[in-house]
Amino acid sequence: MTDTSARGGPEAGPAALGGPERDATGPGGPERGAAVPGGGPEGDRGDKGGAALSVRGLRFLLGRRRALARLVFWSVLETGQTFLMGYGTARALDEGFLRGRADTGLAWLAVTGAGVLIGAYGTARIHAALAALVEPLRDRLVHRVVSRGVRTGDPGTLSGLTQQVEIARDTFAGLVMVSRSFVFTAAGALAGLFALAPPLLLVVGPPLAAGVALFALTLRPLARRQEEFLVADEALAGHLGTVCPGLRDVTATGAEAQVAAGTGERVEAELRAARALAHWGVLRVASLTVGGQLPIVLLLVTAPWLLAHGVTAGALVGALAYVTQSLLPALRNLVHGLGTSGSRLTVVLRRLSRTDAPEPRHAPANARAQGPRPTDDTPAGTPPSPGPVPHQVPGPGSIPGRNPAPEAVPSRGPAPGAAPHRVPASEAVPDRNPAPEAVPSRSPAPEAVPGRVPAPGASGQPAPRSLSAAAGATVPAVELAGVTFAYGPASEPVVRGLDLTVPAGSHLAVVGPSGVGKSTLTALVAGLLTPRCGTIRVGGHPVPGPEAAAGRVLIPQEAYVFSGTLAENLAYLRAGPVPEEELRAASEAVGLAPLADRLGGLGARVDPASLSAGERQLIALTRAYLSDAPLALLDEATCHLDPGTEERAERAFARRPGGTLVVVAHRISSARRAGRVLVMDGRNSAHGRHEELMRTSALYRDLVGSWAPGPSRRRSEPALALRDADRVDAVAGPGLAGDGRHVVAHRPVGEVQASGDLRDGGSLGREG
Ligand SMILES: Nc1ncnc2c1ncn2[C@@H]1O[C@H](COP(=O)(O)OP(=O)(O)OP(=O)(O)O)[C@@H](O)[C@H]1O
Repeated sequence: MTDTSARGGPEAGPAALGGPERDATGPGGPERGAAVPGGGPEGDRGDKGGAALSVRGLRFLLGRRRALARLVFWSVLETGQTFLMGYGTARALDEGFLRGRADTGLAWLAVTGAGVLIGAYGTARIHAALAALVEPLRDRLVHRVVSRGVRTGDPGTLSGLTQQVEIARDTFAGLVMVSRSFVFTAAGALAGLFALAPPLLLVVGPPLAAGVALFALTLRPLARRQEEFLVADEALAGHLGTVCPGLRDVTATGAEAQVAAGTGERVEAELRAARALAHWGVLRVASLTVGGQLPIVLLLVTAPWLLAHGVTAGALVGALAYVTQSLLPALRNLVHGLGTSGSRLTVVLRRLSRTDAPEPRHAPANARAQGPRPTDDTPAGTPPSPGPVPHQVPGPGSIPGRNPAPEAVPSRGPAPGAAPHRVPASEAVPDRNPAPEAVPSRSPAPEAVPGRVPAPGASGQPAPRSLSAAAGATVPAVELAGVTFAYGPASEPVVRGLDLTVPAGSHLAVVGPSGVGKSTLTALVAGLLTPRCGTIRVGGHPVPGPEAAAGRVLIPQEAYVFSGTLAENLAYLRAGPVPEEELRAASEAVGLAPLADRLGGLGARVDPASLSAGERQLIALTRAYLSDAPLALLDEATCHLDPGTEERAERAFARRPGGTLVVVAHRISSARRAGRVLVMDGRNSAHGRHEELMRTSALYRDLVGSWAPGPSRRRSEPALALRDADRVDAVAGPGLAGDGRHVVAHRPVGEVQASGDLRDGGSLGREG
């Protein structure tokens, strides 16, 4: 839970301090809305809340008079120690050492030392008395928090809140100690100054009073600034905790600019809060200077006048001892302790009070307009974190047993920090994604305005909206020139000197044996990895770079679905609101519609853990389909779909006007659908049409055969090979591949049935 604000009713804290719950102001009462940065009416309500907190705190203290009396009693011993510190020193000088009576001087020093010992005993007893005051507060808070935890049945929240109770107790104890110490130390020192020589009070008293008054004046604004800073700090920490685990996917989905903007806002907010705090902090330092250091200067400056008015040298030294050894440290502790711990206690108490009025557990359907969207690493059912996070991208691995963490998926893209050539998202994309309108559309269908759904086509199929190509029709969607990449400086390159051009609007299938580097290639094109040498361009823009990032969407094998509505999941990669008809049309096109109906429509909430891997892939595919990126990189993103659903999804991507599709294929049918196929084989990668490669690439023939189930065989040793046959219409069933003139079977076939009808990229034929 990202708990960053101090909103909500403060009743738990004050009520806990002030007595029974009936004292509490109900939710929505005037005390709600404390600590809202920027002040205003909310801030005023926060002030009222703070006042109520003080009143109830006072009531709490008055209800524990015996503990207070014990505290006062033992504190008086501390006062005595302070008194003796200056007074004993003065007497030791005036009556002892300055008169040549060392024994008298030593006796006074011994008295002073005894005072220290007695004071130390008093301090020890103070801690026991303090427990009697603080523990009831803790018990009361724990009782309230646990009662609510039991009612709401949320153990996670409960554990977080009990931790905050401990913070409240410690902070409260610290506050009591600091304030008490200042009051009794000041009393001892002032009494000592008066006893030594009343004129000393005239010199020390006024600046001390002025310093304390200045501090008192800064207390409330400073506490509010401190609170705002804490809130901003926690907001940033919470945001980074969400974003950092998903950096790979932030880059993969081209959301660097949005995430960077969201993070930047939080950094700026924290900077503003820190500046405001620093400005008020200057006044705090001033109060310390006036109250604690100015008296020292005044004592020195007025020394001749004081000595002329009957103040002895010993009294002067005693006064300096009071100021430097007692008043200044006590004031410093008060200023730092009360300022910091006081606001922390206020924040914690208000936060504890929020359990009475839990935030809605789910974001509304139009969560985009209302702020941040939940992310994949947000536990199911967790409300979105507060603050504007326009484009958070799902982080991996959040759904136990469903969405595996990246490091759990071998040979996908590298885990964050694992890849030596990884591009930090912040470096990769400094700017926001360019607006789609800013670049010329490759398929300027008049009705196909980016972000709007055109009328369904005549075929009855929903016509996809037109995507903007990055730099016009003549610019290839992807260009690789001499690209070499290795995962480590001493490692063998996975990709060697690869040249590849993927024309805009085309469909490329990437195939190759396991571990040959297919995912690595998609990661390179997506800008997740940086080549050792060579250049990569997407839509004419260099990779990595903001324009290139905006121009592609990478859908990995692990599909990320977050707990939110289906509509929120689908519209996630779009910069603005997506009309419902467009969501429906995309669902229909990709093949999600039946699942959407089963789930209860676009507004239905999605529970990622209850979806199958294939269902999650369908959602992720539709989300990518709806994105503005012209280039879709599908890295085995359909591996959990049945062949029919896979075909429908791939064809939908291939039909996106202006869209280019690169698919890491895991089925022959997928490769057959593509206009071009890249066969990766280390140095000897081949690129061409399916039929061409069937003739020229033994590896491709082998792969095509191995995609079919059957008994093991030696590589490149087909069970049946008809080459340049006069007429072979039937191309392939499982275990068969070929075209009109070439058929290769990789397992024994009984009979090849001739037919001219090719379905599903060559699925016709007799299964042997
Ligand atoms: N983060 C990494 N660090 C080091 N080596 C890696 C990393 N990711 C992948 N590799 C290695 O790079 C090679 C290519 O991996 P890649 O995942 O690109 O292959 P692939 O062709 O996609 O495999 P598959 O078809 O099994 O998914 C493999 O040898 C793999 O072990």
